[in-house]
Amino acid sequence: MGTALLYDEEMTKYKLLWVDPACKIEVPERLIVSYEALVRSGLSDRCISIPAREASDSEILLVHSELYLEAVKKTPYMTLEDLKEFTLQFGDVYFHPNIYHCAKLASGSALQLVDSVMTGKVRNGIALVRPPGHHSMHGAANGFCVFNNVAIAARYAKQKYGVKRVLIVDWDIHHGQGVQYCFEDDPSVLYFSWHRYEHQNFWPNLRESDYDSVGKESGAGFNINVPWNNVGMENSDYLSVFCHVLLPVAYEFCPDLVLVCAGFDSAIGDPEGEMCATPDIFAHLTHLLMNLAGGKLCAVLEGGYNLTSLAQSVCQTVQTLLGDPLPQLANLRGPCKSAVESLQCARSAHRRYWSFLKHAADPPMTDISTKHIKSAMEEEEKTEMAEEERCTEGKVWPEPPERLCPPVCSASVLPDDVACPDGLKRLSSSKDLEPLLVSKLKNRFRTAAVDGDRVTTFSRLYTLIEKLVANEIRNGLVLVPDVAAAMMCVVQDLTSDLVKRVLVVCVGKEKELDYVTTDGKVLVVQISSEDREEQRSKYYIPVCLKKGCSDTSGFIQAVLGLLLPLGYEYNPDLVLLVRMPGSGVVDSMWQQLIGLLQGFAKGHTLVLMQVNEKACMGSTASALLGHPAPPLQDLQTPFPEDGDALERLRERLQADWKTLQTTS
Ligand SMILES: NCCCNCCCCCC(O)(O)C(F)(F)F
Ligand SMILES: [Zn+2]
Repeated sequence: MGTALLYDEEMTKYKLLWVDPACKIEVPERLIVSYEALVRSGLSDRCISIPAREASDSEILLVHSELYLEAVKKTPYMTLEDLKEFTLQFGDVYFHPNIYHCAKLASGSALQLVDSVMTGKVRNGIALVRPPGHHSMHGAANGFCVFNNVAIAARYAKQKYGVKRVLIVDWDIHHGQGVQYCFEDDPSVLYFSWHRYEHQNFWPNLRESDYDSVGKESGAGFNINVPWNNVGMENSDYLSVFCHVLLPVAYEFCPDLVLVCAGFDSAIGDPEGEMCATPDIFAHLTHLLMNLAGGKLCAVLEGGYNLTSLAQSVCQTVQTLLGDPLPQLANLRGPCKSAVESLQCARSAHRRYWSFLKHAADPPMTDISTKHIKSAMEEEEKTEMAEEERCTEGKVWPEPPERLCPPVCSASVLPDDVACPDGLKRLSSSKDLEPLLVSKLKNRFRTAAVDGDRVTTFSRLYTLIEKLVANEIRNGLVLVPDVAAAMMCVVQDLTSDLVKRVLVVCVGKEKELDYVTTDGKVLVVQISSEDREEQRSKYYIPVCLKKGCSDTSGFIQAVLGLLLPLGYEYNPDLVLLVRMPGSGVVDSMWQQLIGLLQGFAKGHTLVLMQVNEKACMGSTASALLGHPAPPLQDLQTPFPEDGDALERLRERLQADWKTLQTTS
């Protein structure tokens, strides 16, 4: 299934008609450069174009009052003076004779996107719209927003498709207070937002944007705010909040639909956000949400005012929605102190509502809750400072790297008598070894008579890894007689030649995994029921689940809170996923794991399985081909000792691995 793209140039046909410094950044070019970048890169042709439509009155009234709608309806007939007058009753927003029409198109586009996804016409999609929506409220326009596009889409999805749980992720750099107000007492809509806050000194300067606004009444726990109290947040900070706050809750919530308030003013170069995260981060943020809700994801444009980073960020998002390989994120160095404080506060505020956050630490000693608003004078001075002054350092950043699709997505190397799963390209495993390779084997194994099995295994692996490294294939599946031996073979013999860093994810317990590198060429993360408290080295990390890999709750927690951060920090060139026989891992969890691991090494994942486990080759192939993993149904409360052990492990490791840090 494809990716929907909604865009209508009519939404570029309104602009600011008078002088207002607060609104001058919201210009039609925002939409034009975004769409043109998609056209120029060839991405728009790969999407399924869905026409915009006007939202109807009844759809708008799902969120807004009749009084407000009737008032906005009058704006097309207003004189310039009337428009100015009308605008004065709202904050940081402007009206225009054509903005009502565009606002209906923006909301209608979001609804078209929901229809396309919910009817299975497409898997996911993005709507490039203006005016944006997440600040507008029941009876008021605000912050460039007229109708709350995403809030209307959430209500619409519930009403028309009986969607039970909607996750709204708001990565715009401003707090979508309009969305928060709409759903704060509603447990069927989980709203997550991070936003520049600076202890309430940043617009919209609301006390209720802080981390302690967790929702009300039956909605308690279903509103998550992560305030950024400093500017300059980087990729590491964003990923830490996803891994340690959003994703554990999102997986426990288990949504039927994911809506994204896709604002790109959280990217580097934006005059509003003043953050330093690069456009390719949105490739990963999108990817990390794509295995929720069976892949049903609708992104709706909100903010984004640096036309260069906006266009790049939109392209990065669309490329991931299309299933292209992810860019490798370089030198992630863990969250900054302020980010750790914020995520620790958010986690502790929510630990009573979410069992996946149950073991979160207490809030930091330094009370970062809202400081007294600085004197109005001080605040005035700050905003008085010319906009240009504050961002003259003229941030520069590298063009996001090309994300080329290898000619073959998934290859397999199987015993001749095993049928190849649909979609996988079988590599001939019986090709006789080139003489060169045989001699390599001989001196490598330093035994005269190299035993057949080992040679076969080695040659199969070597063939596949060569192609992965050459980007001729994206990922691969290998069935071998002895999976432990094959893993040793890769770890000991193949690593130095072909790849610099291999992340080995070992699922299930094995006999003699006694090979551990200390030079960092291999990082082994083993998830099993094996209780190995002793820590061999920074590069061998055993995660013990009391009930073993069949405990999906414990497993997903270990993946989100430990494996993902480690993987991002280690930044491997190859991921080796080893499924030990009898691991007991649940199929949907296995597919989720394969899906999430695609975020590393440009998707170069090599799955190693034992021949006698060939029954799960089908679901493995499906995940390797990029099909969304099935949702993890009815997750039990994780075992306390597992949750505790994971926290202890993280605390012990965070000295070596900064991205594991969740406490300041
Ligand atoms: N320096 C000028 C002050 C601007 N203050 C208002 C900012 C509004 C942000 C709107 C947005 O970006 O959140 C949306 F997504 F809605 F468009
Ligand atoms: Zn914004």
